[in-house]
Amino acid sequence: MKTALTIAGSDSGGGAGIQADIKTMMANGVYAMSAITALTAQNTTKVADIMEVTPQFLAEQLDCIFTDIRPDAVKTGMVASAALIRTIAGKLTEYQAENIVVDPVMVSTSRARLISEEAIETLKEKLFPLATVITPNIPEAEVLADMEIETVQDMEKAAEVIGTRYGCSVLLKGGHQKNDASDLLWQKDKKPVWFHGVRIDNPNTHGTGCTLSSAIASNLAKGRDLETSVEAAKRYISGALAAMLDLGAGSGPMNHGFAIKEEW
Ligand SMILES: Nc1ncnc2c1ncn2[C@@H]1O[C@H](COP(=O)(O)OP(=O)(O)OP(=O)(O)O)[C@@H](O)[C@H]1O
Ligand SMILES: Cc1ncc(COP(=O)(O)O)c(N)n1
Repeated sequence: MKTALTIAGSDSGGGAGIQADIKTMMANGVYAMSAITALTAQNTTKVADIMEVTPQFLAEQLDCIFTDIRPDAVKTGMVASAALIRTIAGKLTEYQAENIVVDPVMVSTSRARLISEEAIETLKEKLFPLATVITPNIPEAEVLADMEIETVQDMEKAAEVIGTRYGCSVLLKGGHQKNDASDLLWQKDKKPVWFHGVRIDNPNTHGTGCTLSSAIASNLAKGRDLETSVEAAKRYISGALAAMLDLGAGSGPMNHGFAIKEEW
């Protein structure tokens, strides 16, 4: 069985972070492992508190994982501080990790800030160069490309600026667009590819970013190329959104197990 690792924060509400990642990896047929960067006290309406692990404890988790069950792919999500990002970059380099998907998580759907200013700089400098692909949403891409994004042409320009500036492939996610949910893949020396998604009329989108990046990592772990992995991940997230789960008072989680049978 192929294996995947998520390096991210725990969401006590179960919709995003480590919990979304593990559910996604399992539903995509790979064995899931986790290295936790922070605990969040969180539900669909708020992030009430955050407790970070120490860089040393994160390093110990990564050592335990890589010296026993080697991940075929790695996804990183919420990493709030520069010291933790440096630890991750150091360990991924030390163990020559492959198929790395970096989701540059900055702000939650419930509008809580999940990364420090200093850490954004460290992400750019240390983690992006190791990434097979990074997966910013539109607000994150605006920060990374220093430009406003309103049109499809703006998305194409921003993806090129980010990819060229940081030396990695970029999947610019269009979930924040009004009319559709189309994502753009930019890869060096290749024609940009659009993944067209029909907007599903579901306000419950907590954890969509975490889920998409984990689904991409799961497919890379299975040996698929990046384009095929994004295509499969899009199919998976569309299914999870279309299942129309409706839990909690805020923007709720998706049904990650929509394709799993309920009775045994
Ligand atoms: N209503 C929707 N219908 C269909 N696909 C969607 C919808 N909302 C988001 N998506 C898709 O979900 C994926 C995640 O995109 P999005 O832009 O929402 O990321 P994000 O903002 O990082 O997510 P998060 O909610 O975790 O912060 C993308 O593939 C996007 O196209
Ligand atoms: C631990 C953790 N990681 C990531 C997110 C972002 O997900 P979303 O933007 O859907 O709230 C989150 N809310 N919590």
